[in-house]
Amino acid sequence: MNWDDTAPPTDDIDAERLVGGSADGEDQAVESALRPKSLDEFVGQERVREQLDLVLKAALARGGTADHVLLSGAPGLGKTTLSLIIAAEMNAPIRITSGPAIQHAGDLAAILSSLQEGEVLFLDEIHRMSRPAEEMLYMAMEDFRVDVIVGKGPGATAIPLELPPFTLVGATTRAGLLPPPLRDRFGFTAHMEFYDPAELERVIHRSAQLLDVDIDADGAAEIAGRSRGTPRIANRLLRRVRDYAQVKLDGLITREVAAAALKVYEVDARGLDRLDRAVLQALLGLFGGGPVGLSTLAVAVGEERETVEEVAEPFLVREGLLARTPRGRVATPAAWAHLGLVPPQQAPGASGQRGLFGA
Ligand SMILES: Nc1ncnc2c1ncn2[C@@H]1O[C@H](COP(=O)(O)OP(=O)(O)OP(=O)(O)O)[C@@H](O)[C@H]1O
Repeated sequence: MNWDDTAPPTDDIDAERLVGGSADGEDQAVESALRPKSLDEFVGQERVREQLDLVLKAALARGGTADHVLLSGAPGLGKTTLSLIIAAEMNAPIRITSGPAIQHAGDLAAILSSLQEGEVLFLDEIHRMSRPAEEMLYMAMEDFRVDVIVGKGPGATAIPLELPPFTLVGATTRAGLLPPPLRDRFGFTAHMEFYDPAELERVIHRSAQLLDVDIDADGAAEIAGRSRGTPRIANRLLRRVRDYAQVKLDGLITREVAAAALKVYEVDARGLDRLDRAVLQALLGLFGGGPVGLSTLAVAVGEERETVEEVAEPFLVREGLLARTPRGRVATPAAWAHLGLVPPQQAPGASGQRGLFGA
């Protein structure tokens, strides 16, 4: 059996997790109700908001369309929300599509040619567009024109098609994968950072109000601390805690209620879930803190290599719990502390013994 053939896409696994950044079905259903509708309502990302505010206000004052905008950052940080806000602030309609939906240049030509003047085109996962579509986009962004190729082979002719001015908002989780000619055609590029706990508390209070949920300041802080810097996760944890409070208690979410509810869902005080903890437990319990190779670690937790590498590790690395070194994965002292374990001491004078953190 080919190991890799059986691996489910890591995006799917991420969306199934309570602390995954990607949107699951329920998120998609409730997210539009929770989205801030203006830059003023958008929590955090101060620098991006301030710069974007200038770009949009200047375009409005000129009576033109705004420059193309590229938003990069991890899933769930608010890229789609910002694109809707850009359209709202510009009083412009918005068309939403994604890179994987545009596999042929013709798909893109059809969308571009039906845009209205000033319309915002939101292209999610722009790094996953096909190459011919990408090349068509270069000209569309720069000259508001595309060449539609009619026919095949030596008889093929390019028919130029004028486009109305529009604003492209591209979103990507992998800015590094964008070819430079595409990146350079954006007039404004914003990198979205993870949110700090105070900002997430504001997101949670705002969402609680919209969902008509009673929560106190400590309850919001408890959820914020477990939300991995991501508003989508904060909103999702809030909904799960709300369910618990409704079923088991009188409804008010306090710190104790939030902690008890998230214990049921196996999201710990730092936002790690079962998969994250399994990786750490294997690393510490079976391999003395490492270094250990990724494949070995994956077998030890009964997961695919890709799942450990792409789903669990980024957060563990970001939290300073795990380090990727040339010799393999290594637990940091914080990992031992988080699991309440004491790192084994290197035996005095034991030459040749592997150092725990020295790789
Ligand atoms: N700054 C913010 N203030 C308040 N809520 C936010 C903010 N950013 C995101 N959210 C909320 O988080 C959820 C996810 O946001 P959004 O869909 O915009 O993320 P995204 O970056 O586009 O994710 P993906 O990369 O998966 O498409 C939405 O419900 C939105 O309301």
